[in-house]
Amino acid sequence: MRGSARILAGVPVADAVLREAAVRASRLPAPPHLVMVRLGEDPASVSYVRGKDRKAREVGLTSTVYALPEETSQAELLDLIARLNADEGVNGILVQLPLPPHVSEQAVLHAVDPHKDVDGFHPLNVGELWAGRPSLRPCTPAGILALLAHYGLPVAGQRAVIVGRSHIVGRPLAALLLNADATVTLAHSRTPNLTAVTREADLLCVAVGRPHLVTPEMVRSGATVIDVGINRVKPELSGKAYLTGDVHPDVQDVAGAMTPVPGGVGPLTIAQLLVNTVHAAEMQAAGTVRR
Ligand SMILES: NC(=O)C1=CN([C@@H]2O[C@H](COP(=O)(O)OP(=O)(O)OC[C@H]3O[C@@H](n4cnc5c(N)ncnc54)[C@H](OP(=O)(O)O)[C@@H]3O)[C@@H](O)[C@H]2O)C=CC1
Ligand SMILES: Nc1nc(=O)c2c([nH]1)NC[C@@H]1CN(c3ccc(C(=O)N[C@@H](CCC(=O)O)C(=O)O)cc3)C=[N+]21
Repeated sequence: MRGSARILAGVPVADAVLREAAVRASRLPAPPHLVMVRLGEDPASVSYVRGKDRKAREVGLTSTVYALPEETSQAELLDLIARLNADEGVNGILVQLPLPPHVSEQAVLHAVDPHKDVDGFHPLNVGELWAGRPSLRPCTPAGILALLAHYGLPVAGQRAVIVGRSHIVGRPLAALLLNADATVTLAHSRTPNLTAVTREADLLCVAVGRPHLVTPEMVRSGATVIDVGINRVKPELSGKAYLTGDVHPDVQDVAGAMTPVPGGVGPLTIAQLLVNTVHAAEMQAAGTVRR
């Protein structure tokens, strides 16, 4: 039998988070409305947006997907966002990343009304997050905190190491863990002697996008390991493509607790997106948002 690590399954936690979101949604005058926009037909983006759309409906939200052609111009996209911003029937807006190269990610993330920014990617929300008073928290990092809380794993006082410094995972996760009183290190591709750094971690979070980058000797015995990576791997000889994380399965032999892939952080990302949509709708209904 492999490993002694406790497996931190995401699906039951996501279900609990979603039940609460459904109750809150039902108390609002109208179902919260999430609008998702994607450009092109990248299979991963198509599948993620479909998953979010399906969950949103399950929970009793209204969900609209704009599947626009890859060649949609930046001006056309910004025009759509402006209309969604102005539409009082829209509570949350998500533009699926990555965007095609002819569209500036920064321009798009800037354009979304910060009060409808359910990804938490607008610079105003990023600033509030780093100032320690987040409102709409980025979904994957917030999902990771929900997972840790659900399993009773401590954050305050822990030495947390995050591998990966992206704007959608690593950086906002660092901010949330810091806000929760962890001592945080952010490692990346230019970090020398990564193993020495990761071995320091009580809480090791990996968001790189390289299958099995983290091996057992990089992990302190008993550490909690959060595997954010989602890699689609095609076996060389034969067989079907499958999903695997950034953490080698043998890490289960040394870690105290570890998230699976799939079925770990991913479902929580979706759940938190819907929580954010409900939260945005609540703020808009309460008139705490003046536009
Ligand atoms: N489960 C979920 O809900 C989600 C999963 N993901 C998955 O998480 C993974 C990461 O995504 P994302 O954050 O967008 O990734 P990005 O590609 O934007 O960033 C990757 C980061 O990893 C760093 N890196 C790359 N190679 C190494 C290395 N050898 N050693 C140390 N650091 C390295 C890069 O460093 P540098 O900055 O120096 O280039 C960069 O900071 C992907 O597999 C993605 O699919 C993403 C979002 C949500
Ligand atoms: N504006 C924007 N917001 C995002 O939040 C965003 C984005 N763009 N671009 C891409 C990344 C990636 N991401 C995931 C969401 C769900 C799963 C998920 O549900 N994963 C399942 C498996 C899914 C499968 O089978 O493919 C699991 O881990 O169990 C994964 C990854 C959100 N992202």
